[in-house]
Parts: sequence; C-alpha cells; structure tokens
Amino acid sequence: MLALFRVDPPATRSREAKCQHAGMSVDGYRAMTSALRDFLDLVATAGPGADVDALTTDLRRWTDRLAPHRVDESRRVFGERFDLPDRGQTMTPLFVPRLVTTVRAEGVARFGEYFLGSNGAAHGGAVPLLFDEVLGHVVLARGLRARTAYLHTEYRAITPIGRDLTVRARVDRVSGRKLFLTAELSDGDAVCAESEALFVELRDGAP
Ligand SMILES: CCCCC/C=C\C/C=C\C/C=C\C/C=C\CCCC(=O)SCCNC(=O)CCNC(=O)[C@H](O)C(C)(C)COP(=O)(O)OP(=O)(O)OC[C@H]1O[C@@H](n2cnc3c(N)ncnc32)[C@H](O)[C@@H]1OP(=O)(O)O
Repeated sequence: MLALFRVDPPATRSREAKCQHAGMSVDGYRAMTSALRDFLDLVATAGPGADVDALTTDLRRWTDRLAPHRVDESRRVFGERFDLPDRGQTMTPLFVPRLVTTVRAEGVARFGEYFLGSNGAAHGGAVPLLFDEVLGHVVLARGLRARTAYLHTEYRAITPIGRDLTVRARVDRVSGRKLFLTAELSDGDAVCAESEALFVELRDGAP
C-alpha cells in the first residue's frame, strides 16, 4: 500500500511555527526565496549596461539586514518548508512534486538561467543536484534518516534551460539499511539524464 506523501504535516507546522516565532511571515518567506530565484536568473543573463555598482550597494544592504538574524541550523527555515513546492530554498533547480510516495516521486523540474552550463544546456553538476533532491523526497517519505552514498548520473541529451521537464524517481531495491534508487529526467519523450543512487539509512546515534 502506497503512503501518499505531499507534505509532512508535523514538520510543516513546526516550520510555520519557526517562521512565526522568528517574526517572519509564512508567505513572506516564500515570496523572498521566489524573488531570489528570479534575481539569480537575471544575474546570470545580465549583459553590458546593468548597473552593477548600484546593485552591489543594494546587495550589501540586504546582507547587512539579514546578518543579525543568523540562527543555528536547527532553527533555520531555508529548505525546511515542505508546504512549498521548492521547500523554500534556491540551491537546487526547481522541483515541483506532483506525487511523492514511499516508493516513487514524480514532478515538474525547471532549470532557471542561473543553472546554465553553456550552449543552452544545464550545468552538468546541476542535474545530479536535482536528482538528489527528488530521490531525497522519496527517502524522506519513508521516514528514514539516510544519506546519499553514491549518485551516478548518465547524461543522454542536453538538459534544456527554462522549460518544464518531467522528473521521476523510484525505489528499485531495499537491502537492510541500503536503498537502491533510480531516477530519470525527460523533456517530452526525450530522456535527458538518468541516475542510479544508493542511500544508506543512518545507524542509531549517527550524527
Ligand atoms: C533523505 C535524506 C535527507 C537528508 C537531508 C535532511 C534534511 C534535508 C531536508 C529535506 C530533504 C528533502 C529532500 C531531500 C533533499 C536532498 C537529500 C540529500 C541527501 C544527501 O545528499 S546526504 C549528503 C551527501 N552524503 C553524505 O554526506 C554521505 C557521507 N557518507 C556517510 O555518511 C556514510 O558513508 C554512509 C552513511 C553513507 C554509510 O556509512 P555507515 O557507517 O552508516 O555504513 P557503512 O559504511 O557500514 O555502509 C553500509 C552499507 O552500505 C554500503 N556502502 C556505503 N557506501 C557505499 C558506496 N559509496 N558505494 C557502495 N556501497 C556503499 C556498504 O558497503 C555497506 O554495505 P553492506 O552492509 O552490504 O556491507
């Protein structure tokens, strides 16, 4: 029986509580990370004429405003917002889950301009980053504390920038603490990349 997983409710509540305790609006955090994604895409596409000196001054002001609000990892919100399509983080290409169960995940992936390698193709390192994210959702849906032991990626065709792609991941085999998974990224009928991964469930007490 598949356990449908979209959001982990207790975690979500606690993350929302974190936002609220931090005096941070829940929707505001989403708006901020979304605006940051847009900004990073435009940094990547900026050409001559962009007023980089003024922007740098503004950016320094942004960092000065955030610096006093630094908290330790356990109290951070970044990447912990399971109620949001991108977990409220900008580090990975966008993954909007359609379905996450204990055995598979599927959703839309989109590589913004920020993830361009060259010639319209996504950076080769950004593709496994996406796979790790998607596979991580499946592993997390099983309620496991696990880490990626390996993640092998085969690049079959370029991964285009700025288009909605489909990403699928599944558990192939479980052996003790080891979870063997595979994933596939496709652009319509064309397979862009495939991945094989091993996640290992952490021993009790492991950090
Ligand atoms: C789901 C993960 C969530 C983690 C993040 C948490 C919160 C994030 C929030 C939200 C998550 C949402 C989405 C998730 C997004 C991303 C998920 C990212 C997950 C990661 O990105 S995480 C960081 C990168 N990752 C590491 O930083 C690992 C460093 N490493 C280690 O921490 C250890 O190395 C470990 C724990 C892997 C194993 O250590 P260990 O001591 O527990 O176990 P041991 O070594 O005994 O191996 C046991 C059996 O696995 C076999 N084995 C081990 N390694 C192998 C390999 N490479 N190839 C082939 N077989 C291997 C052995 O051969 C043995 O096999 P056998 O039992 O058959 O002999």
